[in-house]
Amino acid sequence: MPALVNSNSRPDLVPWTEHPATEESLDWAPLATIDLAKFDQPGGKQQLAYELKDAVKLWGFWTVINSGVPEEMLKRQLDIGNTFFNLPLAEKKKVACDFAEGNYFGYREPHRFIGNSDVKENMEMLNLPKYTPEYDSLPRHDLIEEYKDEIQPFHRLIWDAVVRKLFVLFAIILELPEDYFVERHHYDKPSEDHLRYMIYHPRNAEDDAKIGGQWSYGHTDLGSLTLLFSQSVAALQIQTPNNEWKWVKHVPGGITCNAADTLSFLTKGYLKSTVHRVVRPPADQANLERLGLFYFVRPGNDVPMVPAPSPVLIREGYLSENEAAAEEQNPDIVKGLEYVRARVKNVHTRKSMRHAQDNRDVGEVFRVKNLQIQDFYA
Ligand SMILES: O=C(O)CCC(=O)C(=O)O
Ligand SMILES: [Fe+2]
Repeated sequence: MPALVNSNSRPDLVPWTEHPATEESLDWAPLATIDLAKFDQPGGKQQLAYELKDAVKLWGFWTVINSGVPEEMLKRQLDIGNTFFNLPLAEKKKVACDFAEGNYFGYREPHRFIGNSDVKENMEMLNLPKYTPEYDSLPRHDLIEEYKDEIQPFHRLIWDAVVRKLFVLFAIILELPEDYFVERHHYDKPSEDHLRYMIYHPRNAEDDAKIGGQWSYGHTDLGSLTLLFSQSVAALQIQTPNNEWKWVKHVPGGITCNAADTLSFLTKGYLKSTVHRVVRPPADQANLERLGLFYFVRPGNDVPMVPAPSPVLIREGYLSENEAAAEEQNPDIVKGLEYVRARVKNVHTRKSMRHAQDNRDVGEVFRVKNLQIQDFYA
């Protein structure tokens, strides 16, 4: 549907309509619910940290409710995302991810084949950097500029209302100063954080069968924290502590959150970066467009990937006192930007998208200096 021009001379939005939730009863993951309305109440942070502890240690995924992000703002963001994906391809490609540099800002076109099949990726995305002076001069699409007055405050609000609070809770859990993780991920400091609009286009059953119904292979997220504004089309699955796949259930108005790799590095694996994947939705949703809105938190560009000196990590045997000091001294320590760029480059400069049925790379370990990680699961 073409976008119309209104009196402000910016295009009208192509409204996004939320689909009904699936009627199927799937094997849902029992995720903890973190009610952020309690955060500023007396004793609230401590209570929430207590409730979050097992979730981040064992499951790596949880759901935030009462985030303080107004519903109307959220709806507008989905409309902006929908409008963007309706633009002609040439327009979308005007600001594209520069994967040769490991740079994830911009538009990613779904042009790769999956494994050695003749089936193409079905997902497009647009990643928008923070609205801070370091990123002022980066190119942005006309549509994004035209709706800057709505995107900019939303971008910032997610960090202030949700990201900051979760980092405080992690610090309380690990008995660190409350600003320990906040400082290392601050909105006002340079980092590869981005707001993402992402759409999966339905695929016919025959093509999906060729790739085992797997829309994205098992992976852990490479940054520190991922926020996914809960969406009604079921497709996301996580690997449970018993290595079973379970579906993530839609929580209207909620945010599905997960800890990711760099946060796991900073805590020696205490905060769990859980493997997850995206699969063909259940039959009653298999023909629907699946539009998602995310915020990906990356570590600050200059943050060294060394474990936090947490008494909990030492007490529970994740870290020895000597080890913490030794890593600080290591001249080869990777910093946030270097790590993130190397990971993005490794994943996205491959000719075809990796896939479980194309077994070659499963279990492959990716290394950057002192860090190593498995970045592809079946
Ligand atoms: O689409 C989803 O639900 C999850 C996507 C995802 O895992 C990712 O982009 O890293
Ligand atoms: Fe992911």
